[in-house]
Parts: sequence; C-alpha cells; structure tokens
Amino acid sequence: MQLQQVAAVSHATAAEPARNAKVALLADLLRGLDRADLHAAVVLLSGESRRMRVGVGPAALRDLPAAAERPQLGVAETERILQQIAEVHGPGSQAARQQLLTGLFSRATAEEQGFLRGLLGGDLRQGALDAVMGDAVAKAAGVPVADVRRALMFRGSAAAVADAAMTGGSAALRAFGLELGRPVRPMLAASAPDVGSALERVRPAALEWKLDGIRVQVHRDGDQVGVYTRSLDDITGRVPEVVEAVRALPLRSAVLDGEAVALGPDGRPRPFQVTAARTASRKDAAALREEVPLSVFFFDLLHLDGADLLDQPAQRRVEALAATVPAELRVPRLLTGDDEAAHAFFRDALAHGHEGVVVKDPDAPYAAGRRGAGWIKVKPRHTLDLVVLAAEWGSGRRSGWLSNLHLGARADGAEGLPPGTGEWVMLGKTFKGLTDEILAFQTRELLLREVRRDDWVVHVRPELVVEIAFDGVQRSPRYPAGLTLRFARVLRYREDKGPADADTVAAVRELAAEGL
Ligand SMILES: Nc1ncnc2c1ncn2[C@@H]1O[C@H](COP(=O)(O)OP(=O)(O)OP(=O)(O)O)[C@@H](O)[C@H]1O
Repeated sequence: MQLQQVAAVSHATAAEPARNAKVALLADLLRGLDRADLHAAVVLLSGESRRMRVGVGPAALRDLPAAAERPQLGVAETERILQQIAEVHGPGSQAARQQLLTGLFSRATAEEQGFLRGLLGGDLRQGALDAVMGDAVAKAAGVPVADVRRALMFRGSAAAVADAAMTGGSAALRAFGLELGRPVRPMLAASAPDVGSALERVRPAALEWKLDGIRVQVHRDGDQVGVYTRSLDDITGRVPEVVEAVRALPLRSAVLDGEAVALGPDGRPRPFQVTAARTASRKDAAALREEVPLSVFFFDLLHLDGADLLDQPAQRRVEALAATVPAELRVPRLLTGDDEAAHAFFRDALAHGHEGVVVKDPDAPYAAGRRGAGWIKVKPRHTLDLVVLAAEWGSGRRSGWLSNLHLGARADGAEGLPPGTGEWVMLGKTFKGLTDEILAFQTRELLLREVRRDDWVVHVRPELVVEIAFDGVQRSPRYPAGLTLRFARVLRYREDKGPADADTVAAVRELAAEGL
C-alpha cells in the first residue's frame, strides 16, 4: 500500500470530528491489507509512531526537498525508514538523520510531506487516532470491540493487536493475557464535581484516599521485581524502596497497582513536584532515597500466585489484597452507601493533606482506560489537564516571557463542534498562577515547539500538558465548544503526561452538565 492512502486518511479523519466516521475511515483502510502493510499503517496512524521516538526538531524539517509529483512511497518502506531515523546514534548521527530525511522527503508528494511533517514534528493527530484505533481494528476484523480493548490492555502495541485481530480473530485476541514482567495499560478514573454526584453513579461504593504521587504497577515473579509507570516506563532502578517492600511480601508472584509518594516526617504528603522529581531522576537512587524517601500504597491486585484477578469484581481483588499486603502498605478505604459517611471520609482524606478520593464500583472488573467509569475521582479543587496551543508575549513585568496561554482540550470525536475544528478545541486563555519559574520554563519549552507566529502570539505544537484549576464551566459563544472555564489558573506543568492523556471536550461538557 502506498503512503498516499495513509496520508489521505489521516487528513480526512482530522477534518472529521465525529468518532464513528473516524472509525469507519480507519477500518476501511485497514481491511484487506497484507501483514507488513497493516503493521506499518497502524504504527504510522496510532500513537505507536511516537513510542518509536522518531521525533526530530523543527530545524531538521526546515530545508527539505520539494515534493515529488507522483506517489511512490510504500507504507512499509516509510515505516522502515522512520525506524532507521529513530535508531541513528553516535557521532555524525545528525548528518545521517538529515540524509535519511532528505531521501524520504524527496520521494514524497505534497500531501505525504504534510503527513510526515506532522508525524515527525509531533503534531498529535496520530496520538488522537490512537483513541479510536481499537474500535477501527474491531470493525475491520469483525470482532467485538471489547476483545480488542482487552488485548490492548495487555499489549501496549496497537500493531501487534491489529495483526492478531485480522489474522486470528477473537480467538487470537483472547490469547493475549497478563504476563509477569510486561506492564498492562492502567485503569484510569473519570471525574465528578463532588462526592454526592459520584455516589449517584455508584452506590454502594468504595472510597479510597487519592494520593498525589506517581502511579506504580509492580510485577513480582519469585525474586524478580519490576516497577512501571502510568505510561508503562520501567523505573525499577529508581525506586528501591518499592522493590524492597514488594520483595518482602509473603507470596510467589503478584501484580500490584498503587501510588508511590514522598511523605514528610509528619506523615503528610510532600508537594507532587518532590515525588515527581524523585522518580524522574536517573541519579544515584541510594543517595536520593536518603533525601526524599518514598512510601508506597497499593489499591489493587491483578495477579496473585498464578491466578489472574482482573476479571474478578473489585471487592474480591481488594479482599485478596488485604489478605496479602499489610495495612500500612494499603490505601485507606471505606465501603459505604451512606452519603454522610462518604463525605466524612472525603473530609478526612483532605485533612490528612491528600488530594481527594477515588470512588470505586465494588463490582467492576479491572479495565484499562477511563471507559466504564468503574473509578471516579473527586477533588475539592477542580482541575483539568489541558494542552497549550499557543502563548502570547507578556507585557510590563512579563515582557520577554511567553505568558497568556491558549488552552485546548481533546476533541476525541466529540459531536457538535463547528466543522474544521480539528483535534484541539480551545477552551480559553490564562496568565494566572504563573510563577517566575513557570514563566521561564514555558517560554523555553514553547519556543522549542513553535510552528508559526503572528503579531504577539506564538503557535506551538500541541505537546505540553498543563494542569489548570478553575472555578466552573460557563457558556461562551467565543469558543468552539461553546464553553469556557471560569477563573482558570495554572497549577503546574504535567511533564509525566502527553497530549493523548489530556482531558476531552466530553469531560468538560460532563462537568458543565453537572452544574459545575
Ligand atoms: N486510591 C487510588 N486509586 C486509584 N488511583 C489513585 C488512587 N490514589 C491516587 N491515585 C492516582 O490517581 C490517578 C487516577 O486519576 P486519573 O485516571 O485521572 O489520572 P491522573 O489524570 O493522573 O489524575 P490526576 O491528574 O487527577 O492526579 C491514578 O493514575 C493514580 O496515579
């Protein structure tokens, strides 16, 4: 198959906000491909290309050859070249990379060049397609979406799952399972504005403290222990405390889900940045551990001594957890149907310095992603993770810094947006909450991602995720979703998140519908 077809579908899906239409376009493309083309097409169109880390800086994309007249690049060949670009290392690598890029671009048509620029420059149309890729694979292969999603939970690679679905159908998909040492995609939480509305969705519910640290998925197989982040990175070497805690448990094998957090001497959580810096640092873990010791608290158990528990109701998994892991290594939890008891638990979590609670459906199986709302987070302060689309140069004390941020949520197939809105939907602007440190950070990072500027606005690749606090959602005809945030202010940049993790228009609409 020619790259031209993939580029055309990428283009068409970007102009098409409706989720079903995107799924249909992708499914049509995937049907009938041979295995090599299928693999390449899925890699190029899903977030998987990002994981290949083929990104190149804007300078490398500046002086590339003019477009070819006729399509001549195959998808499999293109993917191979991108792989080569990702793998170039050592002295002279920049020149070698540029040579590969020049060769690739000289054979690409204008539309293909546009697609490749988006891919290499990190424009995340592809990342956004990741969210619908599973549905498209299910449609193309004629198998239930649930089978594909389940396989994706076990195997991060959409290409491997697509291959199994197309060649072996549901039977092949069912062969994917939990493997010790291979992290599964984590279950995530939907959100609710307060405990009362969460309980309206799930009752009785299990409430747990929401600790503001780093998600850890810990696999133990005999003496072997591996620790993985929310984005499935292996951080085993950076968190010896977690490794030791799990190695000391009386069991042979397990997969545990929990949160690692730095606590102060008074037992209260230290600021999120402290935990984040500790787990991000590649420096000597033994020394860092002295300065900032980490504690770990588990809230789920996916596997125990040879038995997979993912399909068990949450209550059963937590009972197994309680029988295996001592209370001081578990997140405090309350199973209740009573509003007053739930509110008291929430207040207690806050009084201990925690972020809020996660309200969990005791009957829900473990399922990757946010779908199904088996988990609902509630925080006293409303926050959204949004992507910076552009920034305006500041004035007065802030001149020389990029200040006022244009904030976007993910369209993710939301209905009812004006035609041509694209994947990022602007929700408003803010220059509030910016410390000098944040101003310096964002000016540096945003300029690295500049795509164009007009007057005083610098438009950037939609890559940086920023956590925004706000007081409410209000109607505004000025913005494409008809909504904007009241008193939006910057809390912090979320370097642990990518644009595919940003909040969606649907999530914002839901908060508005609940009267926030
Ligand atoms: N008891 C708990 N149960 C589940 N998740 C918890 C719990 N305590 C803390 N967490 C953290 O909360 C996250 C769930 O919220 P969500 O899926 O929205 O992720 P998030 O966007 O990283 O959350 P946030 O940005 O609000 O911290 C988990 O990924 C985990 O890191």
